[in-house]
Amino acid sequence: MKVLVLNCGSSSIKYKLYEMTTKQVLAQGGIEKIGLPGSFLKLTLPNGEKKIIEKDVPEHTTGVQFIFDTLTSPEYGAVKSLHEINAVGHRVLHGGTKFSGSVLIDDAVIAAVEECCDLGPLHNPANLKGIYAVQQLLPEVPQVAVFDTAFHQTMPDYAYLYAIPYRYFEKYGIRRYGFHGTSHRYISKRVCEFLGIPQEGSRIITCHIGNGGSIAAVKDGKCIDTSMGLTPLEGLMMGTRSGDIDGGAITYIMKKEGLTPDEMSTLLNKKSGVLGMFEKSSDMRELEAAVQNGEERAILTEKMYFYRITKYIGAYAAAMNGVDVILFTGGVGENQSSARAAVCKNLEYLGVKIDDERNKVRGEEAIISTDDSKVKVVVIPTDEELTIATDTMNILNERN
Ligand SMILES: Nc1ncnc2c1ncn2[C@@H]1O[C@H](COP(=O)(O)OP(=O)(O)O)[C@@H](O)[C@H]1O
Ligand SMILES: CC(=O)OP(=O)(O)O
Ligand SMILES: [Mg+2]
Repeated sequence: MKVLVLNCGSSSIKYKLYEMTTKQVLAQGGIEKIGLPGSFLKLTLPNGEKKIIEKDVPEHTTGVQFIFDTLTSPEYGAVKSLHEINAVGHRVLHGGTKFSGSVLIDDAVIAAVEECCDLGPLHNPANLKGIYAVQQLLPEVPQVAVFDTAFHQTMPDYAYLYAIPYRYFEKYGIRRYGFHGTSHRYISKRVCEFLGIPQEGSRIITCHIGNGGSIAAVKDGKCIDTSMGLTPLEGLMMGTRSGDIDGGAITYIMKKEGLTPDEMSTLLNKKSGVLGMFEKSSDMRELEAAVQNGEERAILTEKMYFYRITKYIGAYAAAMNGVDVILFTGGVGENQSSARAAVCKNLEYLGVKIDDERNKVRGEEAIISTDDSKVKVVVIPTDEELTIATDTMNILNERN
């Protein structure tokens, strides 16, 4: 069975085509700058080489068509005909409270995803555009939606509610939902297989630290708390997002600078975090290089970034009355050993001991704590796309 995974963002579409019997990636790439000047498709060839094809991509249907053309092109094609694709799985950001698992897309699901557009205004409309584009171009092919919010639906009410007038929860669904759920679900299960422990009875803190970042407390295989909230803005300091901030600071800045809600949202989502503090870049590799150069602002930025992660780990250890496993994933979590070491430095009181030699690992499954560490600290590379493809295959198999 061949499954195409699409992750449609507001100005990008990432894709991966899998042969599910072997879990082999047949093709992968992404379009960037949709609707902007200079749009292009970047694909990774089977030998790892990257290729850029420039093309004007004004909107998502053209983008999906461009991906289909590339998948079947004589030069870079992975399939002879699009009919070889058995199903398409989509990453959908916000499923509200309607979805606690992945679903086959039909009109009712589309209507429910549309209803969640208010809650995920930056992502859900783009996710829907991707679904419509496939409906239009490959009408016979079944599509599956895999929600970022689904895994977090097991959070108890006292963890997901905000302490604002209750009627806003009832009227607008204002509550914490959590994101990166596909990643937290995959890594929290995978780490138990890797360590040979049952999910039942385990207390795991999963740290997904990429450009966007979130942490989850996973007890008995179920999420009981996570750092992102109504939108993917709450919680950790991220590449361009502020993470936790006093609501009072938000209203103060809006008044002082005369900002509209949309302008304030852009400031907090796109101009804050590492970018806002460091100013030169939102990328952790560039921040790390500047730290190595001794740049003061970079050093401060990095301290803030690591400190927030440590604080959340402490909070979630308290939420679960202890922790057995701390897990790092995402671009930073998988690759940056200095980040893992810094975050764990103040966790000695929990019995965390990092083995510096083991911590040199990059992008592969490994235990990085010492043998006598009370808490196992582990790196597990996440694979959101393969998880989406697997859900898609399972749903199709159930249907047949
Ligand atoms: N080898 C590396 N060392 C340190 N940081 C890295 C490395 N590779 C990627 N990163 C960082 O990971 C982040 C991107 O993570 P990723 O999980 O790909 O993000 P997203 O999926 O949210 O776009 C960037 O800040 C990048 O600098
Ligand atoms: C929810 C979120 O932050 O997603 P990403 O990491 O892909 O930006
Ligand atoms: Mg990501």
